[in-house]
Amino acid sequence: MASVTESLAANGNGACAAAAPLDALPAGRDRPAALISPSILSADFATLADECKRIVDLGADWLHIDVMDGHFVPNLTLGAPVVACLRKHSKAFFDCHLMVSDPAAWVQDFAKAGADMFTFHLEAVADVADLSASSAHPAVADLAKAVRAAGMQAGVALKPSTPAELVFPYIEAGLLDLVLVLTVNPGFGGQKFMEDAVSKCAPLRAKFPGLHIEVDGGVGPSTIDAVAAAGANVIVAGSAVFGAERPGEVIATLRSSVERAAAVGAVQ
Ligand SMILES: O=C(CO)[C@@H](O)[C@H](O)COP(=O)(O)O
Ligand SMILES: [Co+2]
Repeated sequence: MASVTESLAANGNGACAAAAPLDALPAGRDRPAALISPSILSADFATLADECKRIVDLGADWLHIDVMDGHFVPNLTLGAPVVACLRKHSKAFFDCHLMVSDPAAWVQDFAKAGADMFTFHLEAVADVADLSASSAHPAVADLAKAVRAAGMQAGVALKPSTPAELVFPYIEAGLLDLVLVLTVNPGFGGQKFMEDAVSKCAPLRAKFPGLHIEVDGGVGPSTIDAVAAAGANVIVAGSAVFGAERPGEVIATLRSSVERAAAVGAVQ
């Protein structure tokens, strides 16, 4: 297989590179390439740099880094200093998922630390009751712009209970590179996949063919086909990858399911 650097270059997703414009995808492809982003939350934190290298060598495209502040979610993980340390040991694409109450406060620190994707929760920036499918909330739009201005790609994450339509205005305005659809309530690895939540990928894929749609939570060989059929192309898997006897085989299984669904063009 291609080296990570080659894969990232081929996918237009090298460190701090701007995402391909949504209208500039190669003809004949209706969605971006499959990208497998193992969550290092399930890795051995005592040997994190080695774990990152091992999983990239086994075929991971991105590394998913779950940042939890003990406030937005009832768990505490790691912050920008750890990302900066990992950056010294890895050229991989750092896909940072900020489960924090005040994501705007961390933009500069994560940019300096070497984060590539900065995905913040819509629910952390505005009250969901104040959001609409037809107009952008200034705080969300401003944060997405600040993330890009800091040199990172911008993503928005949705809890299982948050409707997909609330993110449409920011995609339509060209402010987002990725939407993360959570299929567990945020806070912990190893939870059960919520099948109902994955259905929100279909309207996103139908309306935005070139968007990175990431699914996160309870994804593994037994749930990937539903995720792929719904139209996701970026797959997060923590316990299924790091807990496996042969993580490389799990990564390959996840990728082939997404590629099969993309070839069929199915969105369910
Ligand atoms: O963001 C989260 C949970 O809040 C995820 O990234 C999980 O860490 C994924 O772990 P698994 O469900 O795949 O074990
Ligand atoms: Co995550």
